[in-house]
Amino acid sequence: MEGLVSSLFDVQSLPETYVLPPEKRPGNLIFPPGKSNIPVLDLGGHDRHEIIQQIMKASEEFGFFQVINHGVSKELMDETMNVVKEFHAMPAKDKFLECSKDPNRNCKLYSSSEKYATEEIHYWRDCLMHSGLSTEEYMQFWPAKPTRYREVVGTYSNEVRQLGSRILELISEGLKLSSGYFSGGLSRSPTILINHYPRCPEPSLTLGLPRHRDPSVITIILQDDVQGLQVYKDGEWITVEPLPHAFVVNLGYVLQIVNNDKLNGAEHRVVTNSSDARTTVSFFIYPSGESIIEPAKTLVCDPPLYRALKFKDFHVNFLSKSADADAVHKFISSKNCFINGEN
Ligand SMILES: O=C(O)CCC(=O)C(=O)O
Ligand SMILES: [Fe+2]
Repeated sequence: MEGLVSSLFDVQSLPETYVLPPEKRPGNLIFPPGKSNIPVLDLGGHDRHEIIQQIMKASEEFGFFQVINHGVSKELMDETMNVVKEFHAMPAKDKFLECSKDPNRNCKLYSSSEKYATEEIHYWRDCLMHSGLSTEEYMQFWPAKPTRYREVVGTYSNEVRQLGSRILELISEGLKLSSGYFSGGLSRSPTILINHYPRCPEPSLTLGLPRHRDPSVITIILQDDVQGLQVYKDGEWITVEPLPHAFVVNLGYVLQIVNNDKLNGAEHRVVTNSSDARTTVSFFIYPSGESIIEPAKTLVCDPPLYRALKFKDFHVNFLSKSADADAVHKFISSKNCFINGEN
C-alpha cells in the first residue's frame, strides 16, 4: 500500500522522492496581492448572446474562467467541501478501506498520480477518484464514511453535471456546433477527483500537480479558500484566485480536439504552501470509452489537426504520458499515421 502525503504531515523537510529537478521547481512563490485576471463570468444574466461571447473570449484567451450565479446552491457547495475535507481527515487505513470495495477500481484512493508505483518523482497530493454518475451501480463503491458522503456528493454530482451541460451547450452555440453536440457519448462518463494537498515543508521544491492539460471535455473545479491553482499564460503563471462559491472551469484536450484548436486547453499546475492544507473537487466531463473524439466535421475548413480516436485509447495514452505535452500531442496529431492506439 502506497503512503499518503497526509500521513507525512509531521515531516520537517521534503522527502527526497518529492524534490523536483531544478528546472521544474516552482521556486519561491509570491502571491501578489489583488485579483488575478482570469475572467469571472456571471451566468445569472439573461442575455444569452452576451454570455456566449464572454465564454468564447475567456476560452480563447485563457482556456480558463470562473463562473458565479451558476445555479448550484452555496449550501450544497459548502456541504460538499466539508464532507470531502472530513474524508481526507480520516485515518489512512479507514480511507483505504472505504475505497477498496470496487472490483473495477473506478473508486480509488491514491497519492501523487495514478502512476505512483512507477513514477520517479512524486507530487504533494492525495486523491480520491470515483465516477461522477450517482446511480447505485457506481455509488455503492463510493466511501460510506463520512456517513453523509454519498448523499451530499451524489447531489453535488447531479447539479454540477447539469451545470456542465449548460456550459457545454453555450460553448457549442459559440462554436456553431449543433445543439446537443456534447450531450451524448461525449459527456457520458464524468469522473470526480477529490484532491487534497497537505501543508508542505518546502513548497519551493515541489508541486501538488505538475504542469498539465486535462484529458476532459471541460473540468469544473470547486476550490476552498487557499490559493494553489495556477494557469500558464504568455510565459507566466497566473494564480486562479479562490472566490467564495464560484466554480473554476477549464477546457480540456477533448474540446480542443473537437474544435480543431480554435479553443485550446490551458496548461495549469498546483503549487503547495507551508501554512495551509488545500482541498479541491475536480469534476471531469469525460466521454464514454467507446466515443470517437475527432475534429467536428462542420468546423474543419482547414485540414483536421487531430486524428479520430476512441476516447479510451486517448485516455490510456494520456495517462502514460501526461506530464509530457509533446508526447501527447504527437499521439493525437493527424500527422500520426500509427493505427491501433500504439506509438
Ligand atoms: O486542485 C486544483 O486546483 C486543480 C486540480 C487539477 O488540475 C486536476 O484535477 O486536474
Ligand atoms: Fe487539471
